[in-house]
Amino acid sequence: MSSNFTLPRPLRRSGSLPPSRTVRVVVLGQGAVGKTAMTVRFITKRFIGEYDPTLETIYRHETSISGDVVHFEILDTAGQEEDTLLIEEKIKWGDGFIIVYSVTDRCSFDEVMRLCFLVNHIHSGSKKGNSDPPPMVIVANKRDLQFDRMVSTEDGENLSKTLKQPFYEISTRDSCEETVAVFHALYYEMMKQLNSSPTSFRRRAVSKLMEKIPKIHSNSALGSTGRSFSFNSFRDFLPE
Ligand SMILES: Nc1nc2c(ncn2[C@@H]2O[C@H](COP(=O)(O)OP(=O)(O)OP(=O)(O)O)[C@@H](O)[C@H]2O)c(=O)[nH]1
Repeated sequence: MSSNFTLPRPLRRSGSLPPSRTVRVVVLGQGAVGKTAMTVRFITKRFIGEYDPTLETIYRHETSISGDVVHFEILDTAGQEEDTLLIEEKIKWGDGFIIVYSVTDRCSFDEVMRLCFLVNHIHSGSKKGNSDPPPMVIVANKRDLQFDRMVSTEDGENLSKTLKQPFYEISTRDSCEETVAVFHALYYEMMKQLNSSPTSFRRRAVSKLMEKIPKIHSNSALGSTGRSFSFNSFRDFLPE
């Protein structure tokens, strides 16, 4: 997030200019690591304390980043996904990826490597002439639960060095700013890649599977502090 970051041209959808920049983000990770809590924190600033295993949802949220109008489409995946073909479809849909583990859950940490390879593998097979791995950020969540910690910060940093991906250790519960920083960092990663490889964001047509996933729109007003939501809980959203 350097201050001399150059803003690229808007993302292109198969050659035609969209009215503004739309980025598709897929949030991946094992169950209960905080994927939904992070996503909802980002778009509503609120923290969800309860746990309800996710039914997959695409959250649409418009915000401003460094003067850019950015339309986020965020797919909050279900951590219990078993079907490889389904997960492949979702990974193909994404422009960028947030891979989350919980510092209190060693298995979720071990899963990061597999998910990272899966994303790289699927995207390297679907893009011609572009060998860059897709933009990705690794997130260690639940830093506030120090007494239950099973994964050290050093372990996370070493993994991120091995995978050559940016790393953030955060507490979605304690810090909205840290959560927002993750999504912004991913956006900057996307823009960096777009500058160096303009063809990397050519998208395929949306598959039938992706069309079936419920969509939720936030009502944020651009340029506001992000507190303009008219609902009290993310459950007040009704899927389309
Ligand atoms: N203490 C603490 N709890 C958190 C944090 N982030 C999420 N949680 C809690 O962890 C639980 C699981 O969070 P979810 O966001 O539902 O997890 P998920 O990864 O979406 O889970 P699946 O839907 O099963 O994939 C919830 O009770 C959250 O309140 C955090 O930073 N700190």
